[in-house]
This record gives sequence, C-alpha cells and structure tokens, in this order.
Amino acid sequence: MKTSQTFHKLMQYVRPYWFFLILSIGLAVVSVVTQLYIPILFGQCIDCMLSKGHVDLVLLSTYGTKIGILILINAAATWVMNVMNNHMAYSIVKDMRAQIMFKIQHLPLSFLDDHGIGDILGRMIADVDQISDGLLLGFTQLFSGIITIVITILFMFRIHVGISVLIVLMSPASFFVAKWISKHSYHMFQKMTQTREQLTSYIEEMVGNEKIIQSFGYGQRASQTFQKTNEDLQDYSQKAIFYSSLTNPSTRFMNSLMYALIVGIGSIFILQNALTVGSLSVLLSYANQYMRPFNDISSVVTEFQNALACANRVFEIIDAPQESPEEPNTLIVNQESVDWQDVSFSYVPDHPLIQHVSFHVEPGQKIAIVGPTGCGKTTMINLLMRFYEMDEGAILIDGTNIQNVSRHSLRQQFGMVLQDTWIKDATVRENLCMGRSYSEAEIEVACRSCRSWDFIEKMPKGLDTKINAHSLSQGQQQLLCITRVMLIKPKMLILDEATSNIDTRTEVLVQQAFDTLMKGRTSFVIAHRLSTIINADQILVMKEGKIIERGTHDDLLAQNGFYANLYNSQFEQVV
Ligand SMILES: Nc1ncnc2c1ncn2[C@@H]1O[C@H](COP(=O)(O)OP(=O)(O)OP(=O)(O)O)[C@@H](O)[C@H]1O
Repeated sequence: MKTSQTFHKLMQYVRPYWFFLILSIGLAVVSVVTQLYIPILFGQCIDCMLSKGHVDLVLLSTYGTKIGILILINAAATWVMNVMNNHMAYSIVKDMRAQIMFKIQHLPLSFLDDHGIGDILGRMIADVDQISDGLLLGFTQLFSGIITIVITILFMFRIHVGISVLIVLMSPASFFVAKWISKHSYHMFQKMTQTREQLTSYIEEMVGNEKIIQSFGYGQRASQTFQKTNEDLQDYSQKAIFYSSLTNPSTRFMNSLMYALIVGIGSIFILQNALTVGSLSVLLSYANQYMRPFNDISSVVTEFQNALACANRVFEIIDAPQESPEEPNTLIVNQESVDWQDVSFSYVPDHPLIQHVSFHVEPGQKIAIVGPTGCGKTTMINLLMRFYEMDEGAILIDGTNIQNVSRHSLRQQFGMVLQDTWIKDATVRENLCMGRSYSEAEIEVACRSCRSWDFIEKMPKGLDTKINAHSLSQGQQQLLCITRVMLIKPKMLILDEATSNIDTRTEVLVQQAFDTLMKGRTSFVIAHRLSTIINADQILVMKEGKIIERGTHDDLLAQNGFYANLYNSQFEQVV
C-alpha cells in the first residue's frame, strides 16, 4: 500500500474524534498566540529601559502583569491540549486493536496458518504502540508546529519585513537537511520493525517448545539463531537511531548560522534607525520560535514515517479478505448421516491434496481415518468443519450441503477433542463450562462418565481449584477436554486421538472416556494407534490424499493390503 493510502486510512480512525481534534487545534492556536505575544511584551519592556537611570516603571509593571497573565493562559491551554491529544491517540489505538481482534476471528484459518502467532502478536502489540506514539507526537507537535510557523510569520512581518523575508528564505535549508536524513532513517526503521517481528516469533517458538529443544540438544543452535537475529536487530536499531539522531544537531547548526546573520543585518538596521534594540530582540526570539517547529516537525516526520510503516502492517490484517459471508440458513440435524461426494482440495494451487474423496456415513457410525503422516487426515476434518473451503465436490449432512448453511450452525453440531489440549488459566469448573451454565449434578455425571472425577475430587478445592496447562498431566488435560465436550452433548464428534504422550493406565482411561462420549453419536476419529479403532464401523485408509482402502477392521485385514501391513507393523512393534 502507498504511504498516502496508509495515511488516508489512518485518518479514518481519527474521524470519530473530530470534536477533540478541533478543540486541540483551537487550544494550539491559543497556546501559540500567547507564546508569541510574550516576546513582543518583553521587547516593549526593553524599550521602556531608555538608558541608565531612565526606566518607565509604570509601563514596565503593566507589561509585567500582561506577561504573567499570558504565561498562565499558555500553560493551561498547553495542558488541556495534551490531555485531549492523549485521549485521541489512546482511543484510536483501542479502536484499532478491537478491530484487529474482530478481524482475526473472521479471517480464514489459512491467513493465521500462513502468518504465525508471533507475527500477528507483533502487529497487534508493538506496531499499534508505535502508531500510538506517532499519532501522539503528530497531534502534539505537528499541529502546534504548523500553527506556530504561520502565526510567527504574521507577527514577524508586522515588525520588520526585510529581516522576516531573510528568516523565511533561510528556514527551508534546515528543513531539507532534516528531510534527507529522515529518508534514510525510515528505511532502517522498517528493517528494525521486521527484525523485531522475527525475534518475537522466534522467542515465542523457542520458549513454547523449551522441553523439546532441551531434549534434542538444540539449545545451542537455537541460541545461535537467536543471537544472529538479536544482533541484526541491534544493528538496524542503532543505524535507525544514528540517522534520526543526526537530525537535531544538523538542523540546530543551520539555525545558529541564521541567527548570526540576523544579528549582523539587524545591527545595520539599528544603526540606520530603522529598528529598535527591543524589536531586534523580538525578531531574534521569533526566528528561534519559527525554526523550532521545523526541527520538531522533522523529528515528528521521522517518527510518523515509522508509525506509517507499522500502520501498513496493521492494515494488512484489517484489510485481509474475510471468510466468505455466512449463509443465513441454519443446519438442522436429526439423523446425523454424512455424505462426502467427490471432494477435492489443495492448500497450494497446482498441488492437489485431497482428491475425489467420496464416502457415506450412517447415523451413529464410528468412522476412523488412518494413514501415514501428511496423507491429509487433519485436512479432511478442516473441510468437514469448513475451516477451509473445498475446491470441488460437496459434503452433505442429513442431505443438506454444508456450503449452504452458516459455518456457525455447522460447527455447533460437532464436539471436537484435538491432540492440542486447551486449558485456560481458570478454575476446573470454568474450564469445563466454557461460559455455559450446568448444574452441579450435570457436571459431576459428565466428569464421572469421562473418568475425570477421580482426579478433580482430589484437588484442594475440587471443581473450584484454579488450574492451568502446566498444573495438569497430558492425560488429565485430555480427560478434561473430553468432559468439556461431553457437557455440550454435541450431535457428532471429531476426535484426534492423542495417546502418544500419556502413560498406559491413563491411556486406558482416555480410551474409555472416548468410548462413552462416542456412544450413539456419529464420530470421526483420526487414529494414530490402530488398536483403538478395531471396532470402528468403517475405516478409511488414506494415502497421498486418496482413500485407497475402506471397510471394517476384519475386511481390511482380509484384503491383506496397505492397512493390513500398517496394522501388522504396529502390532509387531508392540510385541
Ligand atoms: N495450512 C496449510 N498450508 C499448506 N499446506 C498444509 C497446511 N496444513 C497442512 N498442509 C500440508 O498438507 C498435507 C496434509 O496435512 P495434514 O495435516 O492433513 O496431514 P495428516 O494426515 O493429518 O498428518 P499427521 O498424521 O502428521 O497429523 C501435509 O503435506 C501438510 O504439510
């Protein structure tokens, strides 16, 4: 997106706060006018001091009082303006984060899969903070800076046209120096933001998987990669700061040159009686006031450019195409029969994955999907739940095409227990109920039937014990997740069996809990251990996205094909 487009989009977030913006600009005018009038009064004070022993004290005290009042008005206006600006900047940032959060919930899963959590976190937290800093600086310094420049020119020209023209002509020099520097720093700020993003993702990945890293002895390699990215970040940050820190000294140098020139030329005008000493002091003070916003604006521009780079990344999320609009129809399920009709799908165009898959599931049947890793088992579930939309074919539930009903009503029919358990930092009860209300008896029955009551009962406060993912074993987490689904009483089930990292005794419990849950429900089971699906009504054997064999366990063993091989090899391993 072009910088002007990003700026325009950013301004749309400012629009709801137009009242505060106008108030802030009004207060900036008051602050600038009072600030500029004070030097005039000081100049008049100087001209009251005619010579040694000749001071007009009455006039001096009148000017003194006026100066005092103006200082008070200036302080009050500046303070209220800052409060307004803070309110605007933080409100805009709040709106932006809310919109990103909303958007994330409506983005297709493919966007989240492609970008990763670290990247999205970085955009939502660090980038939005940077936008807030840029906006705050923009509101506080850009507006008052521009107003200062305009009003100072008017005040200066009233005092002496010649010197005012000199000041106005010389001022762009320092501005262009600053602009040249900020162009270079923008590039570095962009690299700095990208690298910071990489670092966030990397830390998140490494800390989240610390146990695996330790067990593989990958720590040193991980540290080296971390160190390289960390050093890059240091390098880009230092370069960005190096360029941007050049702005102030170089513009100040240009200003000092101009200051010296005004004093030289001004003294000639005083000698010719065309200017008083007081007026020259006012002009010098104005030259200073006039140049300050240029210096401020140049550093604001640098900061604002950084904010625009971040805004660009934030808008990439906000503007990303949403999931296709929801169908108004609701899926009503009575029988729970499922039909897959010639379904094909690929994540990447021209790389077909699921190819012409068709099968029929009778109500209440248990369907097991087996096959080597990467054959597309999880993808089948992604299509059934419409996390991804199929390219061809149709899936019908009780004769209704799932494409023609709302995703929400489709997903409501299913209870899912996945390998990755999700335990909130909350009480056992909150983890089980997930915002719904159940009676104490309902919870206990569900817990008992799903074999989780034994360990919940032993907890210090039972259902009201606070838990998190680290305070429970993998098996206990699984049992809680199964109980959670049991409480919802879904019509159909999707189970991704996670029996690999739990002990044999708990595995038996989990299996019993799964069996209880599946009783009478149409269930899709992604099976990793074939011993757990021997009693499935239909086993679909997948290879490279196609169903290559199907039937019951006994049918498939009798076929003595791929499944029989797979089963025998697992069985041999166990023996
Ligand atoms: N979001 C994605 N974008 C692109 N390719 C993907 C995506 N998700 C999965 N794949 C690829 O699709 C193929 C099938 O993945 P899938 O997760 O369905 O396999 P699986 O049979 O469930 O494997 P496993 O048994 O290891 O869980 C794999 O080659 C995988 O790399």
